[in-house]
Amino acid sequence: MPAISEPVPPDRQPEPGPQPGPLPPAARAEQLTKAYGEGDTRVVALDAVDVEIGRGRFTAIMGPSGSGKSTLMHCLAGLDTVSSGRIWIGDTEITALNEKQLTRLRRDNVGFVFQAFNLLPTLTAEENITLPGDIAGRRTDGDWLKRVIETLGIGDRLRHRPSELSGGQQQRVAVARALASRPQIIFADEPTGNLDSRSGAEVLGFLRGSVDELGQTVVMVTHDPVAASYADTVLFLADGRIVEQLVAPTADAVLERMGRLDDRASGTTENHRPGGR
Ligand SMILES: Nc1ncnc2c1ncn2[C@@H]1O[C@H](COP(=O)(O)OP(=O)(O)OP(=O)(O)O)[C@@H](O)[C@H]1O
Repeated sequence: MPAISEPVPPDRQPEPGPQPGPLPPAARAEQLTKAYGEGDTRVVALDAVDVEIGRGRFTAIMGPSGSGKSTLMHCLAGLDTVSSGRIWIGDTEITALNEKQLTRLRRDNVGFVFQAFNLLPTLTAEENITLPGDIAGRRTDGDWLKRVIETLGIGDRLRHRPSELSGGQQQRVAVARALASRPQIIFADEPTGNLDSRSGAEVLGFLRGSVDELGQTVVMVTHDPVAASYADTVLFLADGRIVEQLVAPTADAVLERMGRLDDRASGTTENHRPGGR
């Protein structure tokens, strides 16, 4: 099995040819609308969003509180239903799948690191990390797993149960679990939210490395401009719409954009007023 320093797998490389085109997106949404509630309590969390998530790229999603970041991530990951619109992961339209097909697709192709992602309390850290692969009947790539565990600094915690780990250590186990199966796409919701800045930088550096060295695709929701600066592209959401994209972001550029969006969000907008649209 290949280790992290080995070549990018052929299925993640552009087709050979004189002028290879861009890779097909790892995920995309067309006219994605998600509303919660009805009548006077209806809230439009996502408003006809069109988006493409670049394959083999690190994409950050930012925006003011309530702008729809988590909803967008949950819909793209097939964890939440949509009100209208279509979503694809790779070539598969997930909005056309039944629940069983969707569960299988998520299991085999998607990695998750969510802020409140629970580890199973009766299993050790190592068992938690390898559980998704065990359930799917996949053999875990030992070299890769070792590298993941070393980089995340949890090698001496593998036999501990979650209750014996700090919040930051639990978060690192969750990151290792998402990376263990080397899925088509990883969705991370504030993956460094519970980590001190040094551990956070290590995790972000590792996510960055998995994109650069393995062609992994990572989508991350974050409130932190420094975390977003590890990404290739930052998508900015406001009022349930993507209002801006920043390529090769610096923390300062992200901070400046966020300042503008926070100013804009400080007034109530039509889309988010209960009963609006
Ligand atoms: N289950 C739900 N029921 C009703 N409204 C919801 C639900 N989930 C989200 N919303 C609403 O949808 C909108 C978008 O929420 P979402 O959590 O996606 O925003 P966010 O940008 O991730 O916010 P934050 O940064 O505060 O986590 C908000 O107005 C929120 O109140």
